[in-house]
Order: sequence, then C-alpha cells, then structure tokens
Amino acid sequence: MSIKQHAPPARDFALDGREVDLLHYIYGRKDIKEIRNNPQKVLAAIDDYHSQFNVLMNIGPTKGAHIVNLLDERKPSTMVELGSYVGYSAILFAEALSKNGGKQYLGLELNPEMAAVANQLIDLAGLQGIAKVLVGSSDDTLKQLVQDGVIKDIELIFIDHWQERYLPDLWLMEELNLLKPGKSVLVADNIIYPGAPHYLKWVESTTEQKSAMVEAGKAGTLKPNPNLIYESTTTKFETDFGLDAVTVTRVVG
Ligand SMILES: C[S@@+](CC[C@H](N)C(=O)[O-])C[C@H]1O[C@@H](n2cnc3c(N)ncnc32)[C@H](O)[C@@H]1O
Repeated sequence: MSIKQHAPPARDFALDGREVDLLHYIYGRKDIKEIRNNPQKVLAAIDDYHSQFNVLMNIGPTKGAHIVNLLDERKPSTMVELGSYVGYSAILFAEALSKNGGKQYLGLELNPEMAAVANQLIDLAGLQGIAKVLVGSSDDTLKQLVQDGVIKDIELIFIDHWQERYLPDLWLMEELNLLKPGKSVLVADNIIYPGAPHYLKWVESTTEQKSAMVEAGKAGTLKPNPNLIYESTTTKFETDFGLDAVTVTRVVG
C-alpha cells in the first residue's frame, strides 16, 4: 500500500513526490544564499530542476514572458491565479506585479502539498509580503474571497488549473459579477495541450450564441452572464510539452 493514503493519486509527470524533491534540490544548492530573496534566481533554480531532473508543469519562461508583457501593460493592483502548483507562475507574476506598483497576488490551489511548496518558494524569493497561495478548490475560494470583500472584481486572472474547471469557474466569475467591461482580463494557459475547447468556445462566442447555450441548460446550476462581450486573442508557443497556446480575453462590453 502507498504511504500516501490521503493524497490525490500521482498524475503523469506530477504529484509523485517530485515537487517536494524540488525543495530539497533548491535548499541543497551551494548557491542557496544568493538564491534567497532573488525571484529570478528561484525561477532559474526551478528551471534547472525541470531540465536536469524531473519535468514540472510550470508556465516556463517563454509563455511566462508573454504574460509578463501583459502585466506591464495592464499594471493591475491585484492578480488572481487558479492553480499554483509549485509557485513558478506566482513568483514570476508577483515580481512583475510588484515592479508595476501592484499590491496583491493571490494563488488558489486545491492541493495542500503543492500550496505548501509554493508558499515556501514564494518565501524564499522574498515575495511573501505580496504573494500568497490559498488552499482550496478554486470555486469555493473565489466565493469566499468575494464574501469576505477581499476581491470585488477581476483585474487580471491567470487560469491554469485542471482544464475541465476553466469554463465552470469562468461562469462562476460571471455569476459573481466579478468581470467588468474595460477592466477585466482573463489569461488561460494550455489552450492546445491538454486543451480547453469548451472554455475557448465560450470566450469566442457571440452574446446570442452564449444565450442559446444557457437556454439549452449547458451551465447546469451556474448562472453565467451571456451578455458580456469578450475579445480574445490566442497565441501559439512551442513548449517542452509540444505546441501549446495562451488565450488572452479582454472584457470589452
Ligand atoms: C498546471 S498546474 C499550475 C502551474 C502553475 N500555474 C505554474 O505555471 O507554475 C495546475 C495546478 O492546478 C491545481 N488545481 C487543479 N484543480 C484545481 C481547482 N479546482 N482549484 C484550485 N487548484 C486546482 C493542481 O493541483 C495543480 O497544482
């Protein structure tokens, strides 16, 4: 019997112990003192582990740079992320947010072991004053954050958890009235691999097409807002896992 009797089962290339091994690797490095309080060096150390030992499902430098450009353009005060894993994107984006005068980076992570690794690396990077990963399912945590008045709307959200959750969580954000025309921007990763076709269809549909989907009962008990107008741009990238794409969706009306 596995000693991990309460943890979710390992997936291909993830959740098999490599994420804690990453911590041992980084804290065991000879240059740990230089890494401390240096976000770029923490990211480089994670990249080293990924290329030399075990692959990690991080956003990585190429797609990451594309999103940092967007952050530089939008300069959000708060950014939310769905799915933090070991904290790579949280460190990359929280540093960019901070440089642009932003105040808060909130990561929502289902797996407490991953959240612990992420918060440890955020602390190592010296970003604990701005970034925090909260444990729980994205939908429960989003509702709680709204109820507690922590977030009133979405400025920039990075959607990078399991792909079957992308559309239900977008519908929830619409239901909670978090998406504001001229203000909210959604960034979704892994649009080609593993792919998020239902999400992509929704953000690319007209208000009439979306209304028809809601009338056909596609959203179940959720209450989406089909009247929001989205403009989406999908950019393709070659990654370590093959061809992938990131979709940026601006709420324009
Ligand atoms: C692809 S990884 C995130 C990678 C990370 N954003 C990065 O680029 O460094 C996906 C993560 O989403 C988490 N996740 C899956 N379903 C979730 C949910 N419903 N709520 C919150 N996190 C979830 C998984 O546990 C996993 O750690």
